Amino acid sequence: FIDVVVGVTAYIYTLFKGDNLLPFDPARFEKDLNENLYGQHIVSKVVLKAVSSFMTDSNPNKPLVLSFHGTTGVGKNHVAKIIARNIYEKGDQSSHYITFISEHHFPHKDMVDMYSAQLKQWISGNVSSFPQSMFVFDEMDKMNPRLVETIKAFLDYTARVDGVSFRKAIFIFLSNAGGNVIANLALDFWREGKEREEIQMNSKGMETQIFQNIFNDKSSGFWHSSIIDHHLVDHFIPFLPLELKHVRQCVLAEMASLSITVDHDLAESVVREMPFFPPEVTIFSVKGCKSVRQKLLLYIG
Ligand SMILES: Nc1ncnc2c1ncn2[C@@H]1O[C@H](COP(=O)(O)OP(=O)(O)OP(=O)(O)O)[C@@H](O)[C@H]1O
Repeated sequence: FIDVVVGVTAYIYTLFKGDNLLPFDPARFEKDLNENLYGQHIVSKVVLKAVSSFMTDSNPNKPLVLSFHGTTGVGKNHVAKIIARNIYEKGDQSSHYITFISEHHFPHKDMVDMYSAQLKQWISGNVSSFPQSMFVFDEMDKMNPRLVETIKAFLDYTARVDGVSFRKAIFIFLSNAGGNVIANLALDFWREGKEREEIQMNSKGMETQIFQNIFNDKSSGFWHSSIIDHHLVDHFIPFLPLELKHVRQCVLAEMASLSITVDHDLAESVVREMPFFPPEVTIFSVKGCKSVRQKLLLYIG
């Protein structure tokens, strides 16, 4: 009954608030990624292809399931929002774009049964009223294995739970798992004098390395689950560590979004405040573009 109430409420909300799908335009999506995502050529390519083919398929056989991996501040949440603004009229403000953060939404181990029931109801209710709902699970590696199993029920090819079909839904998992493997690989390429753009999904067995790294992490709930065994994730997507020039682009983008006149000297000062690694050569940003906005605000405040 609660599912129906959630469903009907969401449907009425959609009708009145104009919270609907945008007509999907692969060219617009590509342009958005090219202009607003810095230094992530693998991500751009895989996400563009995966989301475009899914959104233009009138009858997908399973939900789209993507798993984003990388160290902090390299654009995982940012890409989820870019996807949302190309799918929904209201972008990441849409009621169909639903984010869960493990340690925020499911903090207590002894309440896992209740969380599991709520999560199930929440996903079913939303998808039954709006099949193209998008669910983003942040800190997926910190998720309780029981909750991962709950999510798993929705990802399968059978794609029907309690009479609701989930084939048009999108699930995105975000985690830092595998981030160090990816960062070390980028560092190896740099040390060998190779171009960043030469790094590909299969470079030095990257996908396998990420996979092993997250699979061997005994503390990670996600990777003990059968999501991996059942091949329910369509793509594991590596986010590379960002270089100084990418952080500079982030600062300039923040200036534009704050409507500040572009000031390259100021941008340089902000970039130089950020920590880089390895310490002797300062090539990659430790925190990606995270807290760039706050640093900029300190300068102009
Ligand atoms: N590759 C990028 N291109 C453009 N902007 C970026 C990129 N990476 C990060 N940013 C900017 O930095 C902010 C923080 O990044 P984001 O929240 O996406 O990081 P994250 O990878 O999800 O980090 P965490 O693992 O800590 O959650 C974004 O809102 C965006 O403005």
